[in-house]
Amino acid sequence: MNPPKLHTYNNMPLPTTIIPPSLCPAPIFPPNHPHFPPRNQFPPRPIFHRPRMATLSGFIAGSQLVGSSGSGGGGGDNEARTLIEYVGGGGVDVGDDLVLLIHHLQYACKKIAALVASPFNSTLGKHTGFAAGAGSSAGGSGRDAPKPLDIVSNEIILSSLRSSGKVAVMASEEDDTPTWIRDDGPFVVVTDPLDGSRNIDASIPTGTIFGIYRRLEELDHLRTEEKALLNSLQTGTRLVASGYVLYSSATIFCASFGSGTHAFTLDHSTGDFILTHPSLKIPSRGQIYSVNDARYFDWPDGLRLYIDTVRQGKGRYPKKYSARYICSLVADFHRTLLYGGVTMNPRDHLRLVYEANPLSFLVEQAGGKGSDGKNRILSIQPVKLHQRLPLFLGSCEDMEELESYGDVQQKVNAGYEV
Ligand SMILES: O=P(O)(O)OC[C@H]1O[C@](O)(COP(=O)(O)O)[C@@H](O)[C@@H]1O
Repeated sequence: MNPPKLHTYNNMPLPTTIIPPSLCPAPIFPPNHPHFPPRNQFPPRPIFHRPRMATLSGFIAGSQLVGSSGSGGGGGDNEARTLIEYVGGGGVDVGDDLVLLIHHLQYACKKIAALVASPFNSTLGKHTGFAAGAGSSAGGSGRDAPKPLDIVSNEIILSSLRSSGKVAVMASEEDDTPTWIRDDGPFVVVTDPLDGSRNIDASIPTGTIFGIYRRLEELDHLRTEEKALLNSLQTGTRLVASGYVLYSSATIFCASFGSGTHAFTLDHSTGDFILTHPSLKIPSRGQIYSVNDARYFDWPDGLRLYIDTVRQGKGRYPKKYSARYICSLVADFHRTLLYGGVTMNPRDHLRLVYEANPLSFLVEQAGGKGSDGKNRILSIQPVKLHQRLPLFLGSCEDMEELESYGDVQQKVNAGYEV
């Protein structure tokens, strides 16, 4: 094993070592390394010079992942860039405040990645006293109820955002109300800390989804609860950045800062997220639809007709479509970004603030569309924190064809058991 390595930003060391999660009590993982740079004290930025092919990550990026043709290609650039280098000016310059926030967020996600892969998950509930369904009512009841891992993931993210010193308020799918963190935090973070957790016992992929807005300074005079809520209810068009982290055979941090969508793969040997999919472009048409097909008889006529048509190869694209449904939104969305097609949940199930807006921002930045079947998601004004709606995300041509069937939103929600 190589000794743990200290990564740097502007010549200041950053903590990136993954500490194995302990079980009891619920672990909080603040990036509290003694060398962590105090806020607002970055020296001037250096130009990043990366050693070419000097590390495993450089070798992999140069020889296989980056440089191939197609949406995952890097255009022949052999340089391996980490996420932090990328946002710190190597790819886009998002400003020191956001770099620091992203650093803390990626740190939290590495903790969650280690946690979901931990052999101790099955006993987490017993050791921590978390029972599925305990705590917040935000996650719903029954199969929607938060699981121990949801709650721990939520704590990990909240703790990291607090440590960043850059977040005014965090609104989480796991909490009934937003958490006000600090008055001078420049950003607002909305998050689903662990989407797809209902499948976690079967080791099916899960993911973290996040959106970042600026704090609305014009609301600073309001009461804390009021400004926390209103800051969290911003329309998706105001997103500064959004992303997801997929916990699967690879851990992938996919994000947009308003100039394209880019994916970074965790190199477990160094702890770095390495740029593997710069400027992702969703194909203008795919040949895959992704939906919970068991709901077929609860679908409206338009949606049934659309699916019946494309699966027979009788749509605008004369090939028979395939079905893929993992039942884990981040995983289904990630595949759709890479291969094209449409991923959908036509009933009022997914959340506008935590899921629909961040993913719509990403798909639009990759050249695709996000809609509720009728309206562009990013233009919908949220009126409730936990507002649910039908969600359709995908390739432009597939989305246009789907929407041409008009009647695609499922109104019947029979209270499914599984
Ligand atoms: O039961 P359905 O309608 O197929 O919904 C499955 C969807 O629900 C989710 O599990 C999210 O639900 P939660 O937000 O309640 O965790 C997604 O990951 C998945 O795409």
